[in-house]
Amino acid sequence: MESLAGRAYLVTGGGTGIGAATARRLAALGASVTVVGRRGEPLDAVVADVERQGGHALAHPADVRDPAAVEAAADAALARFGRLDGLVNNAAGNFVAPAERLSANGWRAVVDIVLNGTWNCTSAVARRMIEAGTPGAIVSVIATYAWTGHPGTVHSAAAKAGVVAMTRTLAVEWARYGIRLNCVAPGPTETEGAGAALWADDADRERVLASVPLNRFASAPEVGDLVGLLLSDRAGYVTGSILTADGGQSLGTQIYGPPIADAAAPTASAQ
Ligand SMILES: CCCCC/C=C/C(=O)SCCNC(=O)CCNC(=O)[C@H](O)C(C)(C)COP(=O)(O)OP(=O)(O)OC[C@H]1O[C@@H](n2cnc3c(N)ncnc32)[C@H](O)[C@@H]1OP(=O)(O)O
Ligand SMILES: NC(=O)C1=CN([C@@H]2O[C@H](COP(=O)(O)OP(=O)(O)OC[C@H]3O[C@@H](n4cnc5c(N)ncnc54)[C@H](OP(=O)(O)O)[C@@H]3O)[C@@H](O)[C@H]2O)C=CC1
Repeated sequence: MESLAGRAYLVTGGGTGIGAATARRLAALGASVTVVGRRGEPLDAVVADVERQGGHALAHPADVRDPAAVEAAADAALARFGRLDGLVNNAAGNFVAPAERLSANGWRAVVDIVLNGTWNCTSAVARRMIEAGTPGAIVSVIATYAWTGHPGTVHSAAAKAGVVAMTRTLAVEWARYGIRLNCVAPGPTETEGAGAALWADDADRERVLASVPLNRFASAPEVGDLVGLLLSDRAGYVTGSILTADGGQSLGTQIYGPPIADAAAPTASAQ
């Protein structure tokens, strides 16, 4: 199993869903974690949880859209743990809206969080790592619609595609500093945020499920495991890559096989 003992990471959106599961996973692997998000309460709950397990964590409320707030979060992480070995860009905003009815402000809100927020955090953390001469890794949580597209979420799809381009560009540019950058692209994952934003009723849930060949949602901890793997030295030769964990969803619909949501089909388990 990979170890992150003695390392320190910043995790955005670390108070809920995939971010909270990732923070717990990194702490379980021995890392210190600074969790960032707008609301203090969920961050405090994750810190309490990590500390109960004997780990080290810090809550730092900040909006990733605000470069000064992000700089302060990176400074707080360094001051508390004495080092920064990387970052998980997980914070996101999303909602379903037909593109022709999406307001300028709605576009801006999502693109600012997902693309500009990712840049603000990547830049703040990487500059400190470069200055300290610390190699490390950055993982951004994206979505497969960064390359497939996805009607109804043009803001998020465009922003996640920008994160992929940022990742690939910086993977080459910062390789000389020993900084690796990769993405994880989860498929539909059972979280409160995504449930509220994307599959609020049973019919939508069923439609999403029917699009996944493995016929289940991902769990937040199994996505967190993959983030931990990409941060670890086991992935030391992996950079500029996307690790897709979507139950086969992005491979598209089949024409000749049985329906994916066939009631007789066994449901794949999470293990
Ligand atoms: C199929 C599987 C693949 C799934 C891949 C990806 C999944 C995810 O990304 S899940 C993550 C879901 N989590 C969240 O979205 C949590 C955080 N969300 C938010 O903070 C809000 O939803 C936010 C994105 C809207 C941002 O909040 P805030 O900055 O406070 O923005 P406002 O509430 O002021 O709204 C700004 C702007 O956006 C318009 N808007 C908001 N919701 C909707 C909506 N449902 N439909 C249409 N428009 C919406 C809002 O009206 C504002 O615009 P104006 O009215 O023009 O000012
Ligand atoms: N769940 C899914 O099906 C999928 C999710 N993803 C991606 O996984 C990641 C996590 O999503 P998920 O866990 O499902 O959803 P959540 O809604 O639980 O996570 C989003 C997190 O981002 C934080 N956040 C939102 N806006 C900001 C901001 N401006 N500044 C700082 N933090 C912010 C939220 O905290 P707060 O509101 O307190 O700021 C929250 O903790 C996202 O990048 C998402 O796009 C990708 C594919 C599928």
